Amino acid sequence: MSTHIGARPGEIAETVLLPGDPLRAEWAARTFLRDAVCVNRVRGMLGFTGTWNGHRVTIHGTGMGMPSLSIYANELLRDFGCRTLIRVGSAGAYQPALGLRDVVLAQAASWVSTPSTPYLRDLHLAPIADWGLLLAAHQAAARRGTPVHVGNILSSDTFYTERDDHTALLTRHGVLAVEMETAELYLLAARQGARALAILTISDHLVTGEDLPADDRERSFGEMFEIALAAAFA
Ligand SMILES: O=P(O)(O)O[C@H]1O[C@H](CO)[C@@H](O)[C@H]1O
Ligand SMILES: O=c1cc[nH]c(=O)[nH]1
Repeated sequence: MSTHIGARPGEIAETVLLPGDPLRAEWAARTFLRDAVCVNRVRGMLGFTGTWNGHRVTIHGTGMGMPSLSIYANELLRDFGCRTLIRVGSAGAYQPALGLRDVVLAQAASWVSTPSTPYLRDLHLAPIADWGLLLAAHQAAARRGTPVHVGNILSSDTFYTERDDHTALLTRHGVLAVEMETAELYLLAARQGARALAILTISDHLVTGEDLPADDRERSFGEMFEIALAAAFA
């Protein structure tokens, strides 16, 4: 057990898929894993361990935002020895070429601040995906015939921004989408010598204003889980 994860030693797999939403973790575990067992309920942050094609895998919620993700990723890396962390999340699109339900592989994650900022002081490290996972995810998507967008995203501390000028700036710099966890996940994985990748599904569009209802955000994102599982065990 760790401070925020009630699993016993050995109950968490080395490979963990990390949706922000704990109910998405439950849905994905029931949909994609065999013999899934709930291994964490502390604070309602559900985690499940089962197998996929014979491989042990855990699907665990992170909550919303980098401080929450940081708690779970730190404990998974330090206390449970996890080596591969793949975020499976929703994101808002900045580019006209992206549509609702499109899949994004986050090659890098820009940030204004992260929980690592105080440690890094004046260093602006580029949080990047593990190359092997990124390549494997791209290949898995190609095999499935799922088109993916690969590139830079923004990990924001805010869902509701007062900086309306940011959207135009980010669109102009080719940033694909915004979400709230990946930059810190990539920095923590780099610090601990682990592999990380974020696979995102577009739930709303910052330029056109389109969006998906909450129920869809919880349940209709199966493709990114299938790509994540295939990439993790490639
Ligand atoms: O769908 P999840 O994985 O929670 O990700 C996105 O959705 C939440 C905001 O609605 C933030 O956590 C953001 O990163
Ligand atoms: O953080 C997020 C996630 C989805 N959509 C957004 O606009 N922001």
